Amino acid sequence: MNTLKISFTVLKKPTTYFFSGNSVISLKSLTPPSSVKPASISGGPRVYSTFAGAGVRTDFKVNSYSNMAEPDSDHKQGDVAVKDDRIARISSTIRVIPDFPKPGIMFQDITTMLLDPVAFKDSIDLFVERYKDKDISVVAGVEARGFIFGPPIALAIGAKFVPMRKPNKLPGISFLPLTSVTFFQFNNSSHRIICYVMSCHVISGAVISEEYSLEYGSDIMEMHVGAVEAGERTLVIDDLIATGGTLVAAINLLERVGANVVECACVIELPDLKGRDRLGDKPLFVLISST
Ligand SMILES: O=P(O)(O)OC[C@H]1O[C@H](OP(=O)(O)OP(=O)(O)O)[C@H](O)[C@@H]1O
Ligand SMILES: Nc1ncnc2[nH]cnc12
Repeated sequence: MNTLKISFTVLKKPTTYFFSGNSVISLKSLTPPSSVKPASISGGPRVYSTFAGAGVRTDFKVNSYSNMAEPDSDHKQGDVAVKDDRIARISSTIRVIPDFPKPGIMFQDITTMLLDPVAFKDSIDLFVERYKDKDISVVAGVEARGFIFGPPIALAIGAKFVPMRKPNKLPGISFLPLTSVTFFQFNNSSHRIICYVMSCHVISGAVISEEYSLEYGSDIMEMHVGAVEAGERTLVIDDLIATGGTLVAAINLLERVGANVVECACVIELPDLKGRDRLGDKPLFVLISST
């Protein structure tokens, strides 16, 4: 039996919340099922956890899903994977933490899904099944949780993985003086600037940036120039779409270097925040829609 040690202190009373899948249920009205063991916190409250191999729970609300993604329907809007037994298990392993990281935010925590190898593998398989024959050469994953789902998908479909990172994380040592001298000596003035910029990108690992807003703040995303070539068919992957600001920033970065963003894919969509609308006509595929 797997249990969870909870290391945060938001639960002030031992009987406040029971976390399970996408539901938060008051323990006052709930008797823990026999498969659930209390996780003890020394000197603190006792809370109960399921998931991580405890099996698919049926005693809580499972998200509702809309139309099934057609296997051959490239670029179909509004796609949510349904009619698949794997979705229920994936959904049941996602934990919701109220008021994290700010009051009022219901944080969808996929780390509990990672504790269940079956659910984690199922989520990867669902994406791979959708993208394996789509001629995708780039999987771009958004830091941090897009780094969890992106690489196994990229490996399975034979694509390269490109990290879309938080600011000042991508190495980008500048060789500007060297390249400057080289091209000033060997190029006439009309070509000088173009060659100069191109050489800096390749040699120094130059990055381009986009600022964006989130459900709970703002951030900057960066990408290495040269990681993606113009025209490459690209999939953008992240764990979750809320307001859509993150995916829009990723799309903008990729399109600035000429990539063809074929689709965005997430495990979870929060449809109330209407992030899908901000993507315009860019297709979005999700496994779970959480209202
Ligand atoms: O649709 P949006 O409103 O843009 O929000 C979605 C983004 O928010 C979360 O990441 P977060 O920025 O919290 O970063 P983290 O993964 O590094 O914690 C999530 O993993 C998405 O990347
Ligand atoms: N409610 C939420 N849960 C997890 N990640 C998020 N990113 C933005 N909103 C989020």
